[in-house]
Amino acid sequence: MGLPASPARHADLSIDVRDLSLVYPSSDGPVTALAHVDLQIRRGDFVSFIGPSGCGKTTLLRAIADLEQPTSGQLLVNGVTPRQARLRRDYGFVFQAPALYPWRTIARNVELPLEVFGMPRWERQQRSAHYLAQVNLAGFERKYPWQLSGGMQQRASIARALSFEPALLLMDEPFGALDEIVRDQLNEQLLQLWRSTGKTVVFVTHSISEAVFLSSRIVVMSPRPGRIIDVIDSDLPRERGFDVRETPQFIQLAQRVREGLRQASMLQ
Ligand SMILES: Nc1ncnc2c1ncn2[C@@H]1O[C@H](COP(=O)(O)OP(=O)(O)OP(=O)(O)O)[C@@H](O)[C@H]1O
Repeated sequence: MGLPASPARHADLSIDVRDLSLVYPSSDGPVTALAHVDLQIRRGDFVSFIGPSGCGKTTLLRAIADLEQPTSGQLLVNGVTPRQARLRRDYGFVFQAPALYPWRTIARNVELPLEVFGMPRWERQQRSAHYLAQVNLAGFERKYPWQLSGGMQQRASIARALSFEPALLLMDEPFGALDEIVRDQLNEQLLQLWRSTGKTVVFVTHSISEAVFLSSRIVVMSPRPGRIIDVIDSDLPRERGFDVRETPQFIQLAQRVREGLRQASMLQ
């Protein structure tokens, strides 16, 4: 794949990864977590990374977030380096665990990044109320994290990532530790949020049905060394409910992902 043909096309890209490799030093010798990865993510896409444990999903997400440094290759986030994008606060990051401060109320946890940016108190409070309402946590502002369920805590951490209004949301298995019913609810809410805000979302998951239900593109990865083996564009309508899981298109997409994962496991 060549470089983008025109500046207009380049401007449509949220993330542009070219021939990216990342090698971790370790006591047992170097570990190639990513090898020659190429990936272009358009603005407004919902992209999932799926693959067996150790295929480099988290490493790729962390490289995009400037939390890991590539060994070689090129990586642009909104047209600038990951470091510049981080300094510009171009993205919010949601980790697997909610990582809320237990001594702060939910509202004050959401306000934390805004405090760091020096935003006035009234505006912080307005923002946290708005984004807590968006994740259906209105009325819980004064509670402490330990007074909320795991799913509610994770929703609060999504509100925190949204509070400074990034165009890009990076999510590392955010619902992995939750039971299936809560996970289904959060999937529906996240999809609604994506549709209403037009944000670009990059989402790491182990679940085929979660990846197919949520995504406009699914990136299937394979380990040793970590690389992309399939990129699947979804033809499901943006407006979708859980009944979509019974449709032939959904089942076909899930089969293609499953086939990719089967190949990935044979390559191990
Ligand atoms: N800090 C590190 N130092 C050395 N090796 C690492 C480090 N972090 C990750 N690795 C290795 O890099 C490879 C990719 O790891 P990564 O966590 O990105 O995979 P993953 O696909 O996200 O896995 P999982 O699904 O289990 O979370 C693995 O072989 C892992 O052991």
